[in-house]
Amino acid sequence: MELSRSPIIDFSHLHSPNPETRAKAIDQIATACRTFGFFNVINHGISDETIRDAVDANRRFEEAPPEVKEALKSGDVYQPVRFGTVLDSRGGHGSGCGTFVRDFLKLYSFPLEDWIEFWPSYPTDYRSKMGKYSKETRNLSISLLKPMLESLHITDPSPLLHKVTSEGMQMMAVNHYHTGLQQQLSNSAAQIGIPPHTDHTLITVLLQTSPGLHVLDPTDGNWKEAVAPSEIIQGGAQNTLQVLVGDQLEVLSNGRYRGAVHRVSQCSPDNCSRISVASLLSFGMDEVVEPAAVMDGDELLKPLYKGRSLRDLINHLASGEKLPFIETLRIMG
Ligand SMILES: O=C(O)CCC(=O)C(=O)O
Ligand SMILES: [Fe+2]
Repeated sequence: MELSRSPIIDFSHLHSPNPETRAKAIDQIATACRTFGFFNVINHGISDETIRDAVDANRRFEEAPPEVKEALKSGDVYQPVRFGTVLDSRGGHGSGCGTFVRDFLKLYSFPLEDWIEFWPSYPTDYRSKMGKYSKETRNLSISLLKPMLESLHITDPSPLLHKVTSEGMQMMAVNHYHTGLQQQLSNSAAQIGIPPHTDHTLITVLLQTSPGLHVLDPTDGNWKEAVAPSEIIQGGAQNTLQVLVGDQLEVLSNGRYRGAVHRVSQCSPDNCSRISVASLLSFGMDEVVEPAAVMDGDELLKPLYKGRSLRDLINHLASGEKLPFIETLRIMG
């Protein structure tokens, strides 16, 4: 089943000289973020070639000699660059939980020059191809964040944006779902995929080599295919990217935008092997993220979330705690 009214945002409208076109695009973004925490983006300015190169670099990395992958292997969540086959059983987001397996490559990517030397050196053009994609998706994320903050009527968004652009974290997370994983599994109950979760980001820009991303539709509580192929063809897009609201934006918006609960639970013969590249934009590691000041008439809206940093989240994950991090932040009543 496809997401009802799967939202498609034409990024070029945000730069339209016509203020009405721009205002309408911002309104569409705000509606999508409030309703699903998710939208597709077309005409985003990232060329087909850059996208093809990013996919190609990761496809070839899959075929890297075992020692290349071995050198990057780590189960330590604090490592800035690591590769591994992950058994993931995060729970707490309603139906569809269980144990899921995937190959995973995490790359810290901002400032790029600080991290790129730790990235895979196989294939030889991995760093240049993924470096380009990483920079362009970071710019896209920031360009999307601006109208998002604008539509939230945050009292003073400039310092927030400055913090993100100067000190914000960016990570690339490459996921590879393939049938080879099934053979490695001693846990036969595990499925290929990623369990229901929200991202811990401000926003995530996602590239998929084939459909597979499911989003929980809050309007009826059912899982839906995030990308409605029929609508994307109508949009005339070549390389549609997906944008997900993460926990930090949910907190910053005091719950007016919702973090998208999403999963990948299929690896059918025709979509295996599937690769996704998530470009994850967050505040800096030690920045305490809390609801931004918003006036309701003369009064400040009451904060509904506790302030926490990305480091707090990583400590939460490392502790083995199964409760989703966002649920530890919500202030009840
Ligand atoms: O593979 C996908 O489409 C989703 C990946 C994802 O949710 C993530 O990396 O956080
Ligand atoms: Fe995700």
